[in-house]
Amino acid sequence: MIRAIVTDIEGTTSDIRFVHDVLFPMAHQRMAEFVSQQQSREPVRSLLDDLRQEINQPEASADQLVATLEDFMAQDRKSTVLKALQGMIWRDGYLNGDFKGHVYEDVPPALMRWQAQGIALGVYSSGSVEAQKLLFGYSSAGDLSPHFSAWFDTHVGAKREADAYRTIAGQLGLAPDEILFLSDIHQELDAAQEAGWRTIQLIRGEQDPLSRHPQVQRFDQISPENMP
Ligand SMILES: CSCCC(=O)C(=O)COP(=O)(O)O
Ligand SMILES: [Mg+2]
Repeated sequence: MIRAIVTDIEGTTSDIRFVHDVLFPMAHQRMAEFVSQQQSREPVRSLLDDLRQEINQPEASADQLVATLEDFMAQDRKSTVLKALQGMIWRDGYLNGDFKGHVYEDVPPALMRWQAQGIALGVYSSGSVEAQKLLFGYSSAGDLSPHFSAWFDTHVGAKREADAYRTIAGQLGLAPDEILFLSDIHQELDAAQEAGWRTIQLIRGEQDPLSRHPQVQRFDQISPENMP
């Protein structure tokens, strides 16, 4: 029996184009100024120290760190420090009303239905927990954040590593086969399956012939109560 559904964001609840055409360019545009203004203030000061450790350059200047962050953004590297800084930068955009978090129209009714069935809902994204809460809190469908009771980012590990899903299951206090993971990326679903989770792949765009997971196009095609 499914007791929790954990969902990815980009390509699953939300259009990849929102992340790549709105969020990422804003972070790219503002990163240098943001780091320069915030480098001596917490939590940015500690994050920059974490980045120095990550790249093994304890003496790196703020300018060198910005160059590293630019490289990470160009590679779409899921660095925990980069993701935390991006989340802080996006905050302004959401609070100023510059954009709303994109959510496919089939998502909110499904979240409500599953919640009414007593299923706990969680998010697992490479985006920081702050960025996740902003996207759902300031979404195109209003504040969806109250539907979720658990939020996970790369602090639990990378999304293509089975150990991350074992950690999440431990934190949820559930057996792995009681948790359903929704994602558009079959390598993430492979990792969740390796940890014993149930999986469903969202195909919002192109087909994925290499996938061996059940596939749906929309959240309203998912019936956790009927999972075999
Ligand atoms: C929380 S919205 C921003 C998503 C993000 O930064 C990202 O890298 C996409 O990660 P996901 O794991 O949701 O594919
Ligand atoms: Mg995704």
